[in-house]
Amino acid sequence: MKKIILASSSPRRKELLELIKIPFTVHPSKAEEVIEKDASPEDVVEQLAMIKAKEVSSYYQDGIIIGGDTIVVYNDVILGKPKDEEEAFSMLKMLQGNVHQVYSGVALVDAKTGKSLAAHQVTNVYMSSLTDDEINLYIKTKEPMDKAGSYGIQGYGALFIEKIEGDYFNVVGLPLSLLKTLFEKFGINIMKGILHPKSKV
Ligand SMILES: Cc1cn([C@H]2C[C@H](O)[C@@H](COP(=O)(O)OP(=O)(O)OP(=O)(O)O)O2)c(=O)[nH]c1=O
Repeated sequence: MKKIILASSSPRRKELLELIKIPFTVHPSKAEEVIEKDASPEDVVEQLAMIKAKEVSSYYQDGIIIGGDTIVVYNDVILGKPKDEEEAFSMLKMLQGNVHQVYSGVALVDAKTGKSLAAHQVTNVYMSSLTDDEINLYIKTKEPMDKAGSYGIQGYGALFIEKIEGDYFNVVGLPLSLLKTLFEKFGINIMKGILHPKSKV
C-alpha cells in the first residue's frame, strides 16, 4: 500500500479524506506560509498547498503527501482566517448579503521521486443578509475563528448560506473530485484503494 500523508492540521480536511475511506496518516505542516506579492487567488492557494506538502515530504522517503489551502475572495480582496473577533466581524459584515468565491488549492508530492502537482477549484457562495446582532451571536459560537472568511458552511454557518455554485467539499477545504484527478495524474486510481483497502492504490 502506498502511504498517503495528509499535510494538514485542519480537522475538516481530515474528516473529508475519511469520507472516502482510504488509509492515510496526518502530519501537519510547520512551513511558513509565504506567498508572492500580487499573486492571484489561484496562485495563492496552489502555492500554499504546495509549500505545506513539500515541507512535510522532507520527512519521508516514500509516500504521497497531500497539501491543501483555502481562501475566500470578495471583490478582489483575499480573506484568510480572522486574527481576532473584530476582524471576523468585518469579514462577515462584508460577505453578508453578497456572493463571494471560495478557492481551495490541492497539492500532491511524491516523496520518493519528488514529482509534484497542484491544482485549484472555485465555488461561488451566496450568503444571506445578517444583522449586526446575528453576526455577533455567530462570533460568540467561536466557529468563525479558525476558518477562511470567518464562517463554516458545515456548521452554524449553514444557516446563512443560501446557495452555492460548484463543489461543496471545496468550500469545506478539500475538493475531493479534484483530488481524484490529481491522483490519476500520478498514475494512481484512488477508487482502487476504496474497493481493496489493503491493495496498492
Ligand atoms: C469557507 C470555509 C473554510 N473552512 C476552513 C477550511 C480550512 O481549515 C480553513 C482555511 O485555512 P487553511 O489555512 O486553508 O488551513 P488550516 O490552517 O486550517 O490547516 P492547514 O494549513 O494545516 O492545512 O478554513 C471551513 O471549514 N468551512 C468553510 O465554509
